[in-house]
Amino acid sequence: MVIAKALTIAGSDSGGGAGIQADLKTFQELDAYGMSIITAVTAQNTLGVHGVYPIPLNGIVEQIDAIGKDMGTNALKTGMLFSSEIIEAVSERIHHYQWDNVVIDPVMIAKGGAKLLQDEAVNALIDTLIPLSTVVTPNIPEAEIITDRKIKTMDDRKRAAQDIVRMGATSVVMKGGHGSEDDVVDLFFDGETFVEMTSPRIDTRHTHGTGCTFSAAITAELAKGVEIKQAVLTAKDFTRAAIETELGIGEGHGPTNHWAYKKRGVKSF
Ligand SMILES: Nc1ncnc2c1ncn2[C@@H]1O[C@H](COP(=O)(O)OP(=O)(O)O)[C@@H](O)[C@H]1O
Ligand SMILES: Cc1ncc(COP(=O)(O)OP(=O)(O)O)c(N)n1
Repeated sequence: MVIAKALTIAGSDSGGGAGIQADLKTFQELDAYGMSIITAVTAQNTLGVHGVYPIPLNGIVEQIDAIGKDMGTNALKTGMLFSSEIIEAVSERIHHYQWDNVVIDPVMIAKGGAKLLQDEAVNALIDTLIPLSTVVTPNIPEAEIITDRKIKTMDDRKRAAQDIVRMGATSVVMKGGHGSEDDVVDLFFDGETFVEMTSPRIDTRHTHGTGCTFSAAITAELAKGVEIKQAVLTAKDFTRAAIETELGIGEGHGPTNHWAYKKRGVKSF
């Protein structure tokens, strides 16, 4: 049996809806072998982020080397990286091990408003990590910060996606969850062609961790050898299934249902 190995380099969410926990659940459901490098621990639940505790840099590098020197990976994603020091060390190690299939989820602010990336770290993200990426998966507010553009229209989204490819990304998916239109449009751009991936907006407050789940699903598919556009379509389908089915956990923005995609049977998007 060929094992598809998938690695997440991200923060821990004690509530299990986002971060490392969402990533590993997604890898498992999509039949990839999950491995994790923890960059920070958050005290978090459905009501918000109550504390952020970055892991010392040498502890992060040791975790990466533990994987790099022995197990390797077929694909990886980054999530919460918190500081420019962490971004620079992670970028250097990805380069050192010549890992490809690199999914960069430029996590900046949790839905409740807590900062998961320091302001001064955006330049390090642009200079060191984006050039290593197979795909970058910003939501609209993150794309605005990365490109220093206001994004209102679909044309604005397209211009911002082009900017991110010019920064060195191979491709971009700009997620459309942050909006109020009847449909959610995730815009994929591979440097040549734009694809608008459209689905009905689900009316729910339980969308905690959707971005992490989406980027983890892309990573699992890339690890299995699926090409990038199909990996993104499957990730959208996986995330939509997870949002559609209420788990009813917690008093605030609850986690999505990572079991849903397999339970309902795989349906092509
Ligand atoms: N209410 C919703 N209905 C349907 N799909 C959604 C909804 N909210 C988010 N999504 C999907 O979840 C994925 C993650 O998007 P988004 O929530 O924008 O990311 P983030 O969590 O990084 O802000 C995308 O595929 C997006 O289309
Ligand atoms: C530890 C950790 N990492 C990332 C996030 C952000 O996750 P995201 O998928 O963008 O979902 P929301 O938090 O915005 O609902 C997080 N919260 N915690």
